[in-house]
Amino acid sequence: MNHQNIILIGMAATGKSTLGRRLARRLDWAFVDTDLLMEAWWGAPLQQIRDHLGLEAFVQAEAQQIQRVHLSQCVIATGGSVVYSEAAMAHLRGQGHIVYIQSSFETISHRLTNPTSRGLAIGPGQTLKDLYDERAPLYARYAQLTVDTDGATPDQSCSAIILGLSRTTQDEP
Ligand SMILES: Nc1ncnc2c1ncn2[C@@H]1O[C@H](COP(=O)(O)OP(=O)(O)O)[C@@H](O)[C@H]1O
Ligand SMILES: O=C(O)C1=C[C@@H](OP(=O)(O)O)[C@@H](O)[C@H](O)C1
Ligand SMILES: [Mg+2]
Repeated sequence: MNHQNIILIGMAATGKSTLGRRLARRLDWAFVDTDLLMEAWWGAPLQQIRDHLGLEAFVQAEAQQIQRVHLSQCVIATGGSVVYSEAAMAHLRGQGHIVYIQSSFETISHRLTNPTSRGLAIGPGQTLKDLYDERAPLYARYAQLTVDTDGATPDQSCSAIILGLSRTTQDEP
């Protein structure tokens, strides 16, 4: 593979952090989770940052955090709300290959056991399904590769990312 970084995007609980860590181990690359960078920058858990800033400023702060990232040979797991910022996504595109970690709404709602404490960038009155429907086209727009994790183990999903990327990079001019 001849790319600088592998960048995972997708809804909360699709498995970006879980897969990112495993994939990095398999490739012997470093792993960076931009949610942890946010927590380190602000010195607080994500939910506290989200509550303190409010929705709009939280999304802006996340976009700024992303644009501070200049890395090589890393697997980068992003937060689910990064796709709201075109500037952040353009920056990430310049940093490597963007992989959309996709799951059905049913899988996500089953996995998301703590929706009120993980700092979700969800607006007042919005449901998880609203968020899913609003974001699905955004993730698809920025994805260079999409990997569906429904019915797969994390190891199978990692293999699908590696195989998919090797095909994608072969097709590049
Ligand atoms: N194929 C799979 N890929 C990734 N995660 C999976 C898979 N199957 C089950 N999971 C579980 O789903 C959860 C995903 O959480 P997490 O990695 O924090 O997601 P995200 O970073 O996208 O919010 C974990 O508990 C993980 O064990
Ligand atoms: O989807 C979201 O609105 C968010 C998901 C979180 O990350 P995960 O996608 O890793 O859960 C985190 O970035 C943030 O608090 C907002
Ligand atoms: Mg995560």
